[in-house]
Amino acid sequence: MSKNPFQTALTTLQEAAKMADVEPNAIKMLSQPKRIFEFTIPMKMDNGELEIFTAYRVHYNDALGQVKNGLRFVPDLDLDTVKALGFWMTIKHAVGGIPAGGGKGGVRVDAGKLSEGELERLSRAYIRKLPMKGAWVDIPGADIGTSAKTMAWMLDEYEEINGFHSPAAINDKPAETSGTVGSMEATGTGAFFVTMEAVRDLNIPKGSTVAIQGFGNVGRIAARLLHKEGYKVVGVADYFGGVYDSKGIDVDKLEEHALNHPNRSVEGYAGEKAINKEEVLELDCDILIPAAVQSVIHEENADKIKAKLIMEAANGPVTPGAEKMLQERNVHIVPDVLTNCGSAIVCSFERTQGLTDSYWDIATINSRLKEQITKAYRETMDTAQKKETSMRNAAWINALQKVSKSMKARGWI
Ligand SMILES: NC(=O)c1ccc[n+]([C@@H]2O[C@H](COP(=O)([O-])OP(=O)(O)OC[C@H]3O[C@@H](n4cnc5c(N)ncnc54)[C@H](O)[C@@H]3O)[C@@H](O)[C@H]2O)c1
Repeated sequence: MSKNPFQTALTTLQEAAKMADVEPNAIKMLSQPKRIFEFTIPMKMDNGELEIFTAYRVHYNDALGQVKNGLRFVPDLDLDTVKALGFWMTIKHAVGGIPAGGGKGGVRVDAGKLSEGELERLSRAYIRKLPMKGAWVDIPGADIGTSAKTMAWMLDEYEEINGFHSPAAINDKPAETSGTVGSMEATGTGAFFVTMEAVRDLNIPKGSTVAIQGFGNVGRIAARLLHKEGYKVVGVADYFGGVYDSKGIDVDKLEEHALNHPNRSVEGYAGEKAINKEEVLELDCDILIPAAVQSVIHEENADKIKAKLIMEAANGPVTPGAEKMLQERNVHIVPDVLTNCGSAIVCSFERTQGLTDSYWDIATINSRLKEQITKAYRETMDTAQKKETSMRNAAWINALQKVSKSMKARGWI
């Protein structure tokens, strides 16, 4: 398979199109982005030298609503990556029942090497130079290399340009600057709600065992909620190391340990035995949650996976070859576009709060997140059962049908 991320996305689209029964023109439209912006940002650095940065924004498809999603400030950003990510967001929004299209963008820059002042000037310049933006067109949010801080600068710049407040124009702002509470926890919380649905369908009772790879924003929150719900977290590992305990790990204590570790790692936590990031995947457990990086479950380790249920909290943790092997053993996989769409859902709540100037408490955020992500799970499961196919295929079928119906109604196809 091509290493070009956009070619990979198109291959996936062609495969999904075969099952989804949507008309060829829908696939033709979805094979190209609606708009691409590529521009340069010349900027005087602190040392007086002029640097010229390349910036992108892709509005991949906006049939379901204004585009939204992240900006990456990373040194290896290229247009094909941005196009591919915009495409994935189009699908994820459709799966999550989010009234938004898919967008992505960023700047080719090593954000870690910028001074605070340079980062602020670059963030503000990006928004100044972006041709189309705003709550009803395109809402940029944070991604790798950007954060709540950069998004607050962008919001401020946008409001200065326009001369009025517009809190719904930028996502992932700090809660105190008309952002939303719960955005940092949204993906882990959403993954927990989806897991609760899956365990009910598969009759995996409380007290069953869980292994988690990755203990960052997503894995840590999922571990905390599953532990609180009465599931036994027996193994956790991250990049630096991990721990196994057949009696169950006290996740509160593990969080405290990680907080005090120089790399925020679970490495060195006292349990039955130390394990590494590969061993955690092969533990004897009922539920496995890969919540770190892509392609960790592949053809070389798929036959060693013992879990009955894999919740894809990370993006693309199971390779297609491994998925085939796991399906033959009836291992149930809940795909990434569904399991980790919680942050996309809460981002859309952030926009709604900004548009209505009414800000919700965490209980409201979580109850609406639960309602929406559970509905997305049920829709996916219904399609999987009706079409006798996997949850991944079902999620794609539903997404392609939603987007193509809207394109049809709009007269695009
Ligand atoms: N944060 C979100 O809202 C969000 C939304 C959708 C998808 N995701 C995906 O979820 C995954 C985790 O995101 P996060 O926000 O928790 O990231 P994070 O940076 O907060 O944490 C990543 C964790 O994974 C571990 N890790 C890194 N490389 C590893 C490796 N090779 N093997 C094992 N462990 C490794 C790190 O040590 C850390 O514990 C990523 O794939 C991300 O793309 C995150």
